[in-house]
Amino acid sequence: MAITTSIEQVPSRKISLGLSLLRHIQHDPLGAAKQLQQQYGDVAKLNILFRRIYYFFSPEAARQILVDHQSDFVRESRQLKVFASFQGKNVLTTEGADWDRQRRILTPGFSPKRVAGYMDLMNAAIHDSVSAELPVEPGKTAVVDADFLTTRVTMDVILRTLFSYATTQAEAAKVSIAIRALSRQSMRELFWPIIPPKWLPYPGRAAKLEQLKIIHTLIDEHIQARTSTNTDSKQDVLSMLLAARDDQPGAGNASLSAQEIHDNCFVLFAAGFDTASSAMSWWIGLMATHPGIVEQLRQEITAANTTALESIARLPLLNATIKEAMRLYPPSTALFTRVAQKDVVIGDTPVAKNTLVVIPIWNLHHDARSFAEPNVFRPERFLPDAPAIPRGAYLPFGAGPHFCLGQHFASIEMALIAAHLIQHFDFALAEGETLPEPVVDLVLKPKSGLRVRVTRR
Ligand code: HEM
Repeated sequence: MAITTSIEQVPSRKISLGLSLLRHIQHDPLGAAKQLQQQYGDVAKLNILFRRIYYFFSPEAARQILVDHQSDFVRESRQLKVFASFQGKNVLTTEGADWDRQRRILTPGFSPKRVAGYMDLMNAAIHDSVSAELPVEPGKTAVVDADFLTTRVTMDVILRTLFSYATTQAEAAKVSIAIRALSRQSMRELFWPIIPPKWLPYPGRAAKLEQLKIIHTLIDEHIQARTSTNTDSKQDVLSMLLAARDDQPGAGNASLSAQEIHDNCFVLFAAGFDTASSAMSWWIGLMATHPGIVEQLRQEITAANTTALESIARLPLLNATIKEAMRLYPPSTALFTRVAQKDVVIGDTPVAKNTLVVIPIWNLHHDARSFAEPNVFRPERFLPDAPAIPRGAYLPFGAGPHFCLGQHFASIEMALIAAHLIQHFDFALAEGETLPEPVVDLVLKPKSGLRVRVTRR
């Protein structure tokens, strides 16, 4: 049953269990959030299965929750437990002192300076995977699914930067299928009434164990190969993880444990490739439908007259197109929640302890109060001399202490992919295609696939 009926007929606080609403949120989070905003304005107060859930739709509120009141909110423990049952205890699945320590040790490894050191690995992966998937002879055309292409490229990038390892098409496909199947299973488990113990037979368990084995084996093999030799001269993320130390006074220069290194490799896979793949698929779709911008990008690259990756990755219009693509199609839209640790007031709304608050990134990014003509692709919004964007209105990488650890990594990676594609290919949507509707499949995906005609220049 559609949510419209249930929430229009009965004020939200009187909904008995809110099960139809829960189902709507589970199956169509974007549609549900849109409807809640239309109906309730800036704050929607819901009661689902006796749980208080507040949606905050204004940028000021998002900012207050994530930044100003950061110590009054934590990530939901149930969500962390479900993710931990897949990934172990890493920077994404822990809270408190454990998270603090891991985040502190990992952060320097993802600084802009350190990420610049991964650029050559990224670039090699981009060249190899694009050449393997797209025509290499000038004038030749291929019709490809954008998601298939970007999955291959971003999987290559993450494997190359993590382990200095050049994967094959078959392996990239196997690993990405496993990660996505695990992501979907974790989404399902989030909505189950209990977190099933390991021994209990439950729907999807056998497939989950099989897919987990694929990822664990891959990670173990690379860590073992690296640690079995005494010399590690690599410039990759694994090298960084093995060398990272806690330099906080009193921490004794401690490293991550072997298990933590494994579990953090897992999250870098899980958080790192599908998000960037989603962003680049939508970017390709937007380039295919905005040939004038493609021309401007080519002029920008030509005018820069450089092959230095660091300069290319910083080109303003190139970056603006990627930022605007992530505004229109934010990859991480679902599950952006926090739980109040104590009674707190957000704006003028009292939020009682234990309330689950939702920050609906999609709605924030499409709010006409922050972005004029919010559904129109306008990269100039993100050029250096554009008017400032309201704080809290643009959150593709989150904000506050949990903001995306891989933000610089992803930004550089996406700029290099975009520059490579723009320089070597012309894009158009495949015949009869329009830009598809987005759908949340953990990250934001094109609902009906996005087929593009790509011609080598
Ligand atoms: C376009 C690409 C990406 C997007 C849109 C994205 C988005 C996000 C968002 C919104 C969060 C915050 C979640 C929250 O506050 O609850 C996050 C966290 C995180 N991201 Fe990303 N991400 C991207 C790429 C990456 C990459 C490439 C990596 C690693 C190589 C990465 C690693 C992480 C990790 C480890 C966290 C957890 C941080 C913490 O809780 O301390 N992400 N990401």
